[in-house]
Amino acid sequence: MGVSGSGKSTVAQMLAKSLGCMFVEADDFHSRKNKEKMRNGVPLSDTDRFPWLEALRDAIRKNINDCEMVTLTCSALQKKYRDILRTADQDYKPGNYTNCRVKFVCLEAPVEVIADRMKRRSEEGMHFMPLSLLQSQLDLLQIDEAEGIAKADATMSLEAIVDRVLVLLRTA
Ligand SMILES: Nc1ncnc2c1ncn2[C@@H]1O[C@H](COP(=O)(O)OP(=O)(O)O)[C@@H](O)[C@H]1O
Ligand SMILES: O=C(O)[C@H](O)[C@@H](O)[C@H](O)[C@H](O)COP(=O)(O)O
Repeated sequence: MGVSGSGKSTVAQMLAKSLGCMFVEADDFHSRKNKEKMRNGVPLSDTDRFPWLEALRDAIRKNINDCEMVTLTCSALQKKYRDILRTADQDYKPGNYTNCRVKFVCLEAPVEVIADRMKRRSEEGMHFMPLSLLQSQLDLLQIDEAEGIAKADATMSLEAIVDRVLVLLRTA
């Protein structure tokens, strides 16, 4: 999890390779309408987000039910969004974060680093998310202490981040 440009897709793909598991890219689950909205610089509303998050939850659940690991990218900026993803684990009891099989790692970097990455990515025509939406992402990002979400320094090399996430997941 983390704001756009923090490195979720790149890290989660490498992590999946390292764990030998499937990788699910949340951007692939957006409707055309959602992507068009973001491309036009309009942040999604919760009405836009909920069906997307439910589809992601179902994708995670399918893997959990098959006893498979999966890495998934999702900004998951607010607790209410993460709570939807947590229910992929059908044994999850609300608030019992420690036992939930859905684990989050938040990628964190200074705003200038993220802005630079987003700018480069959209200039290369690689992504629908414009730099103008970064502030709305930062405004939404909120983590409750009680969730115990692990955080990783996203300014490190990609290899160092993946190693760090593997350690964090072992103790999560
Ligand atoms: N640790 C890193 N060091 C250098 N560049 C990175 C790092 N993480 C991501 N990037 C680059 O930043 C851009 C955004 O990364 P991406 O994985 O698409 O982020 P997100 O999925 O969070 O939006 C990409 O061009 C990616 O190559
Ligand atoms: O990787 C990214 O750049 C972001 O994750 C982005 O693609 C994501 O789909 C949006 O952030 C929409 O979701 P929110 O508005 O809920 O962050």
